[in-house]
Parts: sequence; C-alpha cells; structure tokens
Amino acid sequence: MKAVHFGAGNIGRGFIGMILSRAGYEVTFIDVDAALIDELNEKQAYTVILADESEQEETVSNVKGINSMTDKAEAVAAVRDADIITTAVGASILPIISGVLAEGLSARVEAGTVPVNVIACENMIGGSQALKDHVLAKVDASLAKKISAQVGFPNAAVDRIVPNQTQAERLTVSVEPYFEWVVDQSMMVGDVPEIKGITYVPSLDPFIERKLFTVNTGHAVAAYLGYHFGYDTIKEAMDQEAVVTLVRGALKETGKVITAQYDFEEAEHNQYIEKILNRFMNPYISDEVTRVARGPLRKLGKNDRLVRPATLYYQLVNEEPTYLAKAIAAALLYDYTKDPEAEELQDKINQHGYEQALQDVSGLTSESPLVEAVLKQLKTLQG
Ligand SMILES: NC(=O)C1=CN([C@@H]2O[C@H](COP(=O)(O)OP(=O)(O)OC[C@H]3O[C@@H](n4cnc5c(N)ncnc54)[C@H](O)[C@@H]3O)[C@@H](O)[C@H]2O)C=CC1
Ligand SMILES: O=P(O)(O)OC[C@H]1O[C@](O)(CO)[C@@H](O)[C@@H]1O
Repeated sequence: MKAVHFGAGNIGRGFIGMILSRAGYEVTFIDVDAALIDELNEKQAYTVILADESEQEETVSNVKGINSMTDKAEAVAAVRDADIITTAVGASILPIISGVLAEGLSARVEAGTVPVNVIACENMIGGSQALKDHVLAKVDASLAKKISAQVGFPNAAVDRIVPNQTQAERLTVSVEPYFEWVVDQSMMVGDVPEIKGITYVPSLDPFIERKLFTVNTGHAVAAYLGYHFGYDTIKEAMDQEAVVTLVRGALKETGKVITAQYDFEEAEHNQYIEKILNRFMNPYISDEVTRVARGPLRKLGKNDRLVRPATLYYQLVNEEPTYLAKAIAAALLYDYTKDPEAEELQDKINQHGYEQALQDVSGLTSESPLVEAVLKQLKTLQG
C-alpha cells in the first residue's frame, strides 16, 4: 500500500507519516526542501520521540522522499499510483501543490484506476474541499467531472502539538503524546481505509470547530498575548497566572459558542478546555510564541480561530466577547519582523490605522460591534 504525503515538516513526519507508516503504508513525502528529501532518501527512516517523561522513541520506517521542485514528473507519478494522499503544508501552500495533484489525479482517472481519497491535514475549516477547488480549477471540465467522481477530498481535523525542532538529528521529531485525527467519512469515495489513529465521523463540523476554536484559539491567545508581554515560549507565557486567566477566558467564550451549536455537554467541554490548557504547559515542549503566532493575516481571517468565534459569540450568546477581543487586539500588535504576514499587517496598520487594517484582514464591516470591542481592548493593551 502506498501513501503520498505532501509536506515532510513537523506534523508531516511527527504525526501523519508516523500513523500511515504504522498502518503498513510505504510513505512517500513530497516536499520542496532539497536537503530534507535527500536525507529521507538516504536513511529511509526517522525517529519520533514522545515529549513526556518517558521520552519513548519510535522508528518510522518504509519512507522516502520526492523533491517536487526538481522531480515533478516523479511526484506526479507517485500521486497517480497512491492508495491514499495526505497533506500538511500550510493553508497558503494548498494552491501551490494543487498543480502536481491535478496532473497526478488526471493521469489516474484517465487510466481508470480505483478511487482514492486526498486528506488535507491543515489547521483550517474545509481544508480538503479548498484543495479540491484548487485542483478542479486546473483541469478541463471533462477531467473535473471524472476527478469529482473518483477522488474524495474528505475534510479533516488534526490535533497534535509538534513544535519547531531542535534535534541534533535533522529528521528526528519530538511530539506531544496526545493526538487526534478525525476525517469526514461522508466525503470519502471507495473503500474506507482502516487506519489505526484515524477516527471517521459522519459530519466533521462539530469536531473541526471544537478543535480549531479551542486548541488553536487558545494557543493563538497565549502566543499573541505572550508575545505582547515579552515571553519567548508558550510555556513561559503560560507560567504567568495572568496569561492563563486570559486564555481560559477566551476558551470559555469559544466554549459557549461551541456548546450552543453542537451536542457537547458543558461540563465535558470544560474538561476538554482544562486538558488543553495542560497541554500548553507541557514542560517537555519548548514551543516558540512566534511559531504559534505565525501568519497573523490568516489567523485574523473571517473564518479562522479568533474572529469567527468572536462573531458567533455576538449572535449566539448576545454579549461582547471581551477576551477574544483582547486576543484580536494583541494579534494586531504582533510585529515580529521575521514573519512576512506580521510585516504586511504592520504596514497596513501604519498606512490605514488599526480600524481599517482590522476590517481589511477580517472582512468585518465598520458596523460590526467586534471592531469597536477590539479597539477598546487595544487601548488597554497599549496602556
Ligand atoms: N505543527 C503542529 O503542531 C501542527 C500543524 N498543523 C498544520 O499542519 C500544517 C503544516 O504545519 P507544520 O508541519 O507545523 O509546518 P512545517 O513548516 O514544519 O512543515 C511544512 C512543510 O511543507 C513543506 N512545503 C512548503 N511548500 C511546499 C510545496 N510547495 N510542496 C510540498 N511541500 C512544501 C515545507 O518545506 C515543510 O517541510 C499547517 O497547516 C499546520 O497548521 C496541524 C496540527 C498541528
Ligand atoms: O499551524 P498554524 O495554524 O499556523 O498554527 C499553529 C498551530 O499548530 C498547532 O501547533 C497544532 O494545531 C497549534 O497548537 C497551533 O495553534
């Protein structure tokens, strides 16, 4: 059985590749990082270490790599012949990988082979569907019809904290013990592969929103406020009672939105929140605030982890989401110069001011009460 995974980075090696290899797949990583691909091909295995007191090590074997920059034809052929295809490249890279996917899937459906599923494992709502849209936009109408019939793009939620790595051995990756991979079965085609570690559900909405608006919202709040208060890592930020109070406050707000919409019990959801706060405090993980805060333009987007739950809070709870508004204000202050999106955000703010910049990146209009709430919180943060 052959798996093709786009993105041999932290989550690609530390989570998705590991699960697929454990399930008996030969895993081919497609990436653009030449040195990483060379090393994967040389060693054909790598180590995953659990970030807890056990420091348990697992060898992930039966893996290889293809550099899609230099060996595009090989990447296309791997897609054509795969039994399952996954991605973890970052939301903004999905349009870029859709070219190789479109060519490989076109060759596949023309040859009339068995159906296949493509699962985007990115932190976003509707990731696989978005990837499908990019792929279909690259082929003619007849191929689009065949691909739609023979290729499933089931949306997924993936949860495991894998920080940037500082291992001496480049391929080695340290990961938190916890993981969850949930896939929307209703969007799949053909036989559903039995893969230990994947949970198939009839509808993904409750799971992706619970995950994105708890794990990712909470992490983003800790990162933007942590950065604002001068901390380097999530752990350092979460060692401050004041930061924990702000993160917990934001998660209580998103919790109200989640339990108002979906069938999660409030008490059970509160336990989920506390478990996640503990994961952020894992002393065996050193996670830079700048990794978790990366891409503030994306993270301030209309459907992303901060603005969407804050907007829903007005609609479903009918109150002002003060903690989320503070986190959005902190995101607007995020000026890390090595992050191109932070640079672009600060340029926008310098040119047009906070209010206009917020509206531009979030799609909120001047009538939205959230804009005023954020500006109010901005003043408190700026002292
Ligand atoms: N690190 C984490 O804890 C988690 C990350 N995710 C999601 O997984 C995705 C990847 O995140 P990370 O693994 O942390 O990032 P990463 O930066 O470690 O890995 C991304 C990989 O994609 C590769 N890449 C870039 N452009 C490419 C292209 N055109 N074709 C093929 N590969 C390309 C990069 O070279 C890199 O190896 C993101 O969407 C993230 O939100 C989801 C859950 C957890
Ligand atoms: O990958 P993104 O969406 O930029 O954000 C970083 C996120 O990745 C994670 O490490 C895993 O989901 C989160 O903890 C964090 O919110």
